[in-house]
Amino acid sequence: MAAIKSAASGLVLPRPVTFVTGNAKKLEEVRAILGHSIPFQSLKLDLPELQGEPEDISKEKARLAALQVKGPVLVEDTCLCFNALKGLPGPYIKWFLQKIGHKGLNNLLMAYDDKSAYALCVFSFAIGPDSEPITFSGKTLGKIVPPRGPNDFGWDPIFQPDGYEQTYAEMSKEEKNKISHRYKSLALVKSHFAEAGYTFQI
Ligand SMILES: Nc1ncnc2c1ncn2[C@H]1C[C@H](O)[C@@H](COP(=O)(O)OP(=O)(O)OP(=O)(O)O)O1
Ligand SMILES: [Mg+2]
Repeated sequence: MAAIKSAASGLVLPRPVTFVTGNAKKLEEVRAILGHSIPFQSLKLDLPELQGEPEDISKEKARLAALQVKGPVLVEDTCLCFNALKGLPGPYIKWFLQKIGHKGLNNLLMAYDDKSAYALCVFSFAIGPDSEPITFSGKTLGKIVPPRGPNDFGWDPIFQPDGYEQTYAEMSKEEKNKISHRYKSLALVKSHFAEAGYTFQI
């Protein structure tokens, strides 16, 4: 579906942006952070993921999503990077977490004094299947600690952001959503939408 140029400023998109993810918790955070700033709907789909650099993985997800949706899409890929391991597990954190859990992730760092890590979130937006996706990255620095707090979202219990005594899991959702890697990257998405002046035919 082709996007047309509006008389005002930006592109007119034929419908709301579809946020594609297989992860209900991610969707919950995106909803809480975006509010009504960008008209969007969601589609539950676990897209295949390329191996490689976080930005390329996220862009490729957006291309695949746009082909399926045939319209504007937003996707996100999250990495948890350990500095002692030169950024690994990074984009493979999902599989590491599934196989070795919080304890195993802590054990990976046992041989190192450096427990520092960063959470990286890369959103990609594509207007449609024929357009090049644009990426927006947000990073939150912190360290890996033995798990503390409720175990309801991924690696939240083992990530303690710098400047805080609490892990992501121990923080209230409101507080986490004010400082998280996802909040930072979505702030860039929001400013892109504001600058581009997209309007939606809804
Ligand atoms: N804010 C967060 N806090 C804790 N864990 C998280 C957070 N965001 C993502 N995770 C977890 C979920 C996954 O295990 C992993 C990220 O992998 P990723 O491929 O981005 O997500 P996913 O496969 O669950 O959803 P998607 O369908 O959007 O790819 O990190
Ligand atoms: Mg995934």
